Amino acid sequence: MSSTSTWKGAPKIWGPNESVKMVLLTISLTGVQLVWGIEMAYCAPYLLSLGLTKSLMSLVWNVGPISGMICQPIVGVLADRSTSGFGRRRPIIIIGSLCVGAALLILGWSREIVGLVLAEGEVKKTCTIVLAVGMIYVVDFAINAVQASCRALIVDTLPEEQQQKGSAWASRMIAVGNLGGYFAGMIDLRGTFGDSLGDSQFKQLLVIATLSLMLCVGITCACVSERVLVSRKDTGTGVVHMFKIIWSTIFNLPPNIWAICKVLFWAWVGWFPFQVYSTTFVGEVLKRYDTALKHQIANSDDKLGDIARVGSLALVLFSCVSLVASVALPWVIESPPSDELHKKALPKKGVIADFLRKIDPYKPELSSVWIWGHISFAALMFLTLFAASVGFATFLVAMSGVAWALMTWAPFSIVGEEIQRLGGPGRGRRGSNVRYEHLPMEEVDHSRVSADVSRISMSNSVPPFSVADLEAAENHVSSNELSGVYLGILNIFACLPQMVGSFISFVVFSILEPGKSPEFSDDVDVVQPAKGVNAIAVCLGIGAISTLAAAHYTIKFKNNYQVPCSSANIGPGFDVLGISLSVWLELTVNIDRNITNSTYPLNCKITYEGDGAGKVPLEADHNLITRTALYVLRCHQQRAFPAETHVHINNPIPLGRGLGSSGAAVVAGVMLANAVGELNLSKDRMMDFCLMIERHPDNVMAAMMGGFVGSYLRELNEEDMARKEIPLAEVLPEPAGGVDTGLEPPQPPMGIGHYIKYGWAQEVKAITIIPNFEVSTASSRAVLPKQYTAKDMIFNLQRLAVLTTALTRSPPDADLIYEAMQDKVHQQYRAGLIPGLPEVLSSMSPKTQPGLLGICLSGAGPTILALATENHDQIAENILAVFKKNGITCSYKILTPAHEGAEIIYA
Ligand SMILES: Nc1ncnc2c1ncn2[C@@H]1O[C@H](COP(=O)(O)OP(=O)(O)OP(=O)(O)O)[C@@H](O)[C@H]1O
Ligand SMILES: N[C@@H](CCO)C(=O)O
Repeated sequence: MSSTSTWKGAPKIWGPNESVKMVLLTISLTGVQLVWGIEMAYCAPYLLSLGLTKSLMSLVWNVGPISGMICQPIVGVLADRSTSGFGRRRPIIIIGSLCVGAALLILGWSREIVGLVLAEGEVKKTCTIVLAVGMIYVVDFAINAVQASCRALIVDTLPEEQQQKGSAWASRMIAVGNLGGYFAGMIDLRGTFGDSLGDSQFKQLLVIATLSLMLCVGITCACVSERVLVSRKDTGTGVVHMFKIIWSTIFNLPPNIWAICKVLFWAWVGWFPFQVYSTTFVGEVLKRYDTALKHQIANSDDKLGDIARVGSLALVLFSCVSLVASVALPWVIESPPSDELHKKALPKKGVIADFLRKIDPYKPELSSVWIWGHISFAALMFLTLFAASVGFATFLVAMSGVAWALMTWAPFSIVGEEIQRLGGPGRGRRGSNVRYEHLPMEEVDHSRVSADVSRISMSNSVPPFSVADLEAAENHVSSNELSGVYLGILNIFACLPQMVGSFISFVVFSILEPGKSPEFSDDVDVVQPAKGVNAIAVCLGIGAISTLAAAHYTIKFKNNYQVPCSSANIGPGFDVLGISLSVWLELTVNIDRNITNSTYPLNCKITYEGDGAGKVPLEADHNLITRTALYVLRCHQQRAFPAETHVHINNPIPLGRGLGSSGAAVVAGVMLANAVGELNLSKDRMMDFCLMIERHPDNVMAAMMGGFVGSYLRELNEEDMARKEIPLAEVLPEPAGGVDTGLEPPQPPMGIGHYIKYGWAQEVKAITIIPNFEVSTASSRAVLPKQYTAKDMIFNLQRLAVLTTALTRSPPDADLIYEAMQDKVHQQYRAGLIPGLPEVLSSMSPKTQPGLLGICLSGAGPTILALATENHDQIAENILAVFKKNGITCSYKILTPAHEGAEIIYA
């Protein structure tokens, strides 16, 4: 069994610019949605016309969710493991679409096909029904396979920072498909095409659905090329093995994907009644309460048709609203910090451009807006209980389109990003999978320069990864192999609740309207007022409660923050260079607003696990994280935490070892204040607060922004430097004035720190050798000289200039990097604090240690940072041996860059 999977090529999308590429990548979902829409809207009446009973119809209704639950994970696993030369997704998309097309045509012509072999009579009728139902099963299974693969293709093709945008485009394309389906149904097709596409409206609709699907998936498959899996890690075969994979993946889901599954489950229990009954609901309101319209319809020859049309209009409006929302929302929602292409795509001039620029600092994150999506949908569904006119009922249905746009966007975006992160090389729980190539730097977008000069260099610093355009972004390749099965499992959590929803509806209807079949009600006695409670509105209302549960779980996962550890200096870059690495400090924050009189000082309860447990203070005015948060809150006229705030800290970063534990704590503190104080600060502004506390920017900048970062710092004025509330220390000393410390602290100037993100050659990993003793940054800085010779400064500057680019080059030049990582500014002076340091540094070189690129003291020490492309364990063991000779025991970790920096996580 091979130990790793191997791949050939890189994903590519044809197209002149980013928007065209996104359309080409996601248009397949328009075709898929059109088929779903036409099937859902028109198959039921068709089957009833063939003579299928209403009770048997329920079996047909359930096939959609059942096939989704079964088919999508299986297709996901099969495709994930496929070594086809055409890629993992496209062969299934094409074969699946051909099956859908064939089944749709057989469905439409089932009477004629059966008629070829059977004469008129009961047997023919039964066989026709069996064939038609059978074809609906085929369509459902095959379209699920196509849908799953189209979704996975988006996840596989786009880098992490483009997932939000890709999913937004997918949401737009789905909305277009929805509208296309409704409009196709409204046009008199026979009047337009004659009988050339079939002798009934239904047949012609099926032909249109088939052709549209073929066209849409054809475009995507032709314009997107996938990278090819050559050989895979897991070589097991067979059906049992496949189910084992699904089973074990379900029970070992990454926490963030599991969190989304929970949200989806509750959200879909709420959306199911809407999907099935929204048109009927509008008709029901008409029959019950809308006297004026009811009397108009009473004189019509086609009462049932008129009621259906009123319901359909509501759904068309719903689709229009969802399309508008899916186009507009991405502009007013914060894009991932690393998605610099988004900034490039903003309009340059005009009212919209001005508006977007103004709201830029206040843009909410997608997950926050999704919470409001759940809540607004719940509110609309509760209001259905009070709907007494068709106009109001239509308004409620139509406005749900905004929440629907978020439902078809947010979960896929969040999961797509997570899958991409998980796929990073050598990753454990978290990480990006971006392959860093040396890419040309992007031009500064002067149109986005803010009025405040100090911010200019901040916002215009070279974008993360120097992504020049989407072609370059396409070089960021996921090495994750499980995207298909993850998305399949996600779909289980969208389908399972549909059955729960269907059962709830069954119970409600059995109690409130026994004996009726609401979805196919042919009670056209519209003049007779309907009695009793509106059962459909009750189902929608129950769904609303479930949607609130979805909001609760979305809020919950928004309350977790993670900040990576970092290694500063990287040899010659003293106080300048930093790289964030894959060990994360995590905060879980909960505010219990029921408690108004908290017994905890400053309303904050702190619990702690991990490195430093038992040692780190748990009082809000002593703990570095909460003291930092208090400083930020007090700058915003908030004296304490909201009552009562519970902050749980999980810190795996070793304290005082040179891995930026204090930098991570400061960043986490500022993020904490931003969240609990609802301050809406951008990352750039949060950085200003961090730099008021930790005055060397290398650790905090890397921890906040992620990746390999170079930074410089604007000097504070004399007055601010002297302020007691901001100790400007390496680590905050004991509070100067107890709980009142910093009651009116100085506001940080705008844009104190300026940074640039460099590339990082994909094959370079960081070996961190961590001695079992602490060296505080303060004491490690105390041994440094106050002045340096020009010779030593020039020595470092020369190497610094070479190192930042040398580390982006692939394959890395070990000789160049080794020499470029030498230093004369801090390491030699710190030798007295770290026994064995000179020997460790001088005994390791690429010549003696194959794979080693360079070695240095990490931050203020005592950890050693060794960069290497291979033999990581061996190099670590050799360094451990040198330390052991000097009486020091150490542990070691092999880490990779944490490119995203500080972020909210879903747990
Ligand atoms: N998660 C945390 N919660 C509370 N306090 C912390 C936390 N992490 C770090 N600290 C504080 O920061 C101190 C360590 O900071 P110090 O700057 O000396 O080392 P470091 O940040 O680990 O290393 P370096 O700055 O060299 O990378 C700890 O002793 C503790 O007081
Ligand atoms: N540049 C700082 C990093 C400390 O974390 C130093 O070396 O003192």
